[in-house]
Amino acid sequence: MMGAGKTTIGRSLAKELGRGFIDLDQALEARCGVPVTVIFDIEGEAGFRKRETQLLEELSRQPRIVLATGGGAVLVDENRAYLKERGTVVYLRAEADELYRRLARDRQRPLLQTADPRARLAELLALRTPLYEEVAHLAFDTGTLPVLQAVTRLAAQLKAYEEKT
Ligand SMILES: Nc1ncnc2c1ncn2[C@@H]1O[C@H](COP(=O)(O)OP(=O)(O)OP(=O)(O)O)[C@@H](O)[C@H]1O
Ligand SMILES: O=C(O)C1=C[C@@H](O)[C@@H](O)[C@H](O)C1
Ligand SMILES: [Mg+2]
Repeated sequence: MMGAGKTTIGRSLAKELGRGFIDLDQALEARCGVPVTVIFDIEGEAGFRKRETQLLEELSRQPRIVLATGGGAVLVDENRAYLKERGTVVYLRAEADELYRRLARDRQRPLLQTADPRARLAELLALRTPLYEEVAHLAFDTGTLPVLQAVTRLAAQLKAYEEKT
């Protein structure tokens, strides 16, 4: 979900694991030459989702990377299939109030540019939770831990999971 820490934890996790890091939103911005907010303004959410799926299909083929998706990538069936088949998917869990605290001053999330972003976050989280749970191989609570501790713990859980499978 937006604000769960995919970009922040993902980048640090990649370092810890000695893997490359790709952030899908940032890769899309680099490819299009404009921020995500501008893609939403010009093409709407539907246009953004099409571009997101095309790039996810391409980038999820890369071996030995940590890939941070955008929070809404799970909405598209095709995306969930790419993620589930091509990698180990981690669902970074956080409560709606915590997500709001992290994002309250952020203007980079077009879906939260509403009169009541707190309610919008809670609504999106409720709609998406079943999809996050469906696609994930592992769920990880980000609630109280500082980022570096979260990364150490998550790296250990991933290692245990990958050894088991
Ligand atoms: N575990 C954490 N504890 C506290 N703050 C965090 C944590 N993870 C991320 N943050 C903060 O929350 C904000 C959003 O984090 P981040 O950009 O990594 O979220 P994201 O999951 O990538 O969101 P999006 O789906 O919109 O790309 C940042 O300011 C980041 O520093
Ligand atoms: O949760 C979402 O739908 C989004 C999250 C961001 O990562 C961006 O991909 C975009 O702002 C949409
Ligand atoms: Mg991100």
